Amino acid sequence: CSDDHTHAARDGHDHSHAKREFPSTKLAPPSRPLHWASLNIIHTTDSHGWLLGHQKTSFPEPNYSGDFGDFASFVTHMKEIAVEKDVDLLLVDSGDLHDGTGLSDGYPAGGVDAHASNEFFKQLPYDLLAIGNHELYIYNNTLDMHVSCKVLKLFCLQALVRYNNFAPRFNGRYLSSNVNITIDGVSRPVGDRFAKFKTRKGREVTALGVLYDFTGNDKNTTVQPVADMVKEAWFAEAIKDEPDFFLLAGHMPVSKDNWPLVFNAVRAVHPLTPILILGGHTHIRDCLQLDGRSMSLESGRYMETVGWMSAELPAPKGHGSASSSSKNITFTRRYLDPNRVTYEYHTGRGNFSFDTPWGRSITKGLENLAKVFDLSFQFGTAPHDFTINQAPYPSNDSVLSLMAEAMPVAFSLNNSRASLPNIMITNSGSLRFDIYAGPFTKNDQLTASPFADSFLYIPSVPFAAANAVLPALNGAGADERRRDETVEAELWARGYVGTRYTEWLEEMYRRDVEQGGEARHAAANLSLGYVTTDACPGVGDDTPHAPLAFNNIPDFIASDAPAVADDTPIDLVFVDFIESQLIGILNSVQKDKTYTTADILSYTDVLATEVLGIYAQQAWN
Ligand SMILES: Nc1ccn([C@@H]2O[C@H](COP(=O)(O)O)[C@@H](O)[C@H]2O)c(=O)n1
Repeated sequence: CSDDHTHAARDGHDHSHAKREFPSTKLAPPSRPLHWASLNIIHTTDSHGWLLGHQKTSFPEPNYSGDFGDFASFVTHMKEIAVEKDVDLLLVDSGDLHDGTGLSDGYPAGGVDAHASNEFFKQLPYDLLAIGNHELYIYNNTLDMHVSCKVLKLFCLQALVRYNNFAPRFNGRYLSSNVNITIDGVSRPVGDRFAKFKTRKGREVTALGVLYDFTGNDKNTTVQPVADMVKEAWFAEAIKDEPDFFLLAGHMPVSKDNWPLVFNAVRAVHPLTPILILGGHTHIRDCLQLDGRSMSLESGRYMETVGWMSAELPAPKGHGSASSSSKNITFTRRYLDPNRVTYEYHTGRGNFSFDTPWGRSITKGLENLAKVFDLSFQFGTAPHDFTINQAPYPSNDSVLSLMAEAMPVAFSLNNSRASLPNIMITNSGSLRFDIYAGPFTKNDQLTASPFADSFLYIPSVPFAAANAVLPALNGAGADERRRDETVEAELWARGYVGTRYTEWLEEMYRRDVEQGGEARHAAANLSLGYVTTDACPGVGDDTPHAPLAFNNIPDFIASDAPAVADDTPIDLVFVDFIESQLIGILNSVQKDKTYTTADILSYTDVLATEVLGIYAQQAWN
């Protein structure tokens, strides 16, 4: 029933779901069926707590409206199809489960970030998972992901009750090849370093879970540089025997990063063994092939993409295969929009036959969690959409401008310093999602600004110096040059990854404009969404779209500067996440004083997560 495939509403059997039966918006179905091969992979990455799907009705949001219950039903049906076709199907995740929505970050005081939302992740039959940098910003979050009783022994009982929850569920398949946690003075992998297992069809797999060279991790966690990891004895031992294929999952972008180090280390020992790489971190859809017997796939962010990879691998060793073949392997990849229309199309199901009891129970559980966390609490009504990249900055429609306006309002509450002149600076990367017109809820607040960062200040900074900090941070000095490469590399290592994502958005928009976009979209009836060009052959995006408008944004933003003389002492207020860069920059824009951390004080108890809500209560009611 074709109509059954073009609406994302549910069948309505369970009326308690009615509120969530969004969107009534019509969604275009995928352009063509997936290509199945002897080995197939469903890939998620950078989900950041987006397990209830995207709930707004303006495009592109409906494209991503499937929730994790829908995804669970999809996985169940796809596993059944794999059995019918008698092929392998693996489910892989590349990390960053924390920081992003009310489900992950809206927990009550005393809780652990993403602990509750990860309970749902644990219900999915993942074959392999890798740790992300967002699992490492806060020690307790890392601990919450930690390793099994096999390793912990004495700590185990306490850990089982309090923390020991994530890695053990996946029984050796939650990998942190180069990431350790220190407990009671002992440093040990957060998950496991590597895994060896057999697929349903008997293929032998050697798997790794690698994190890029991240340096913003909390104390008592360590990230070993990838270049050092590949020199480790355990690494050599792990890759020594030839499997049917290597499965390299990791929170590391497939382009312009260190996958070649891992790939080359494996290739040095196994010149022909298939290598399948599932990356993440830059939030983009991307694919490349490091050689003809390998493919690397990255599957976006925020459950806006479910990745698909297929590889026509020979039969498992010992089944008469020619595993030493040097011919290129036939690979395909596809970027799926996670919604019920997509899921039903690829599983051959309709609204009446798609939901599994298990999928429904996950949806119900997520909705209950949203209630427990009071995520629909309304701070006010957003008068119009505020976007990160669709609107210019500064402008009335920019989330960044909104934050710059909201900080002074939110921080003036019960603050004796509020009457003194100030400049307030934050990183634009802390703003993670657009705000849509209509009710502005606790969930919307946390999707827009999910990091519980605090605000600090340095008192009595001469205005001229304080006012020079923002342009210097943004690298737009007198000569208009970008920041030098050292600063850029440091920012990248600390997790400033926004540039790659915005470059990707910019490129798809620019390409489209060059091709005379608008008329084409109208003729093809395209809705807004991602338009991917990558380095792999064949069709990438599962559903064709027209790209969103794009505007460049700075890496750092600030409240309006006060109208005071250059030598007026003012408060230089800034988010704690940028403390080290800010001090460095402040010392570079003036030489009268060398500022140190001793000059820094706490400015307010209001956290970055709370700013927009406080503002909305005052300005949008
Ligand atoms: N406490 C924090 C932690 C991170 N950020 C921002 O997140 C960005 C990294 O996130 P990815 O999902 O891309 O790994 C980083 O650019 C920071 O801007 C933050 O603001 N506060």
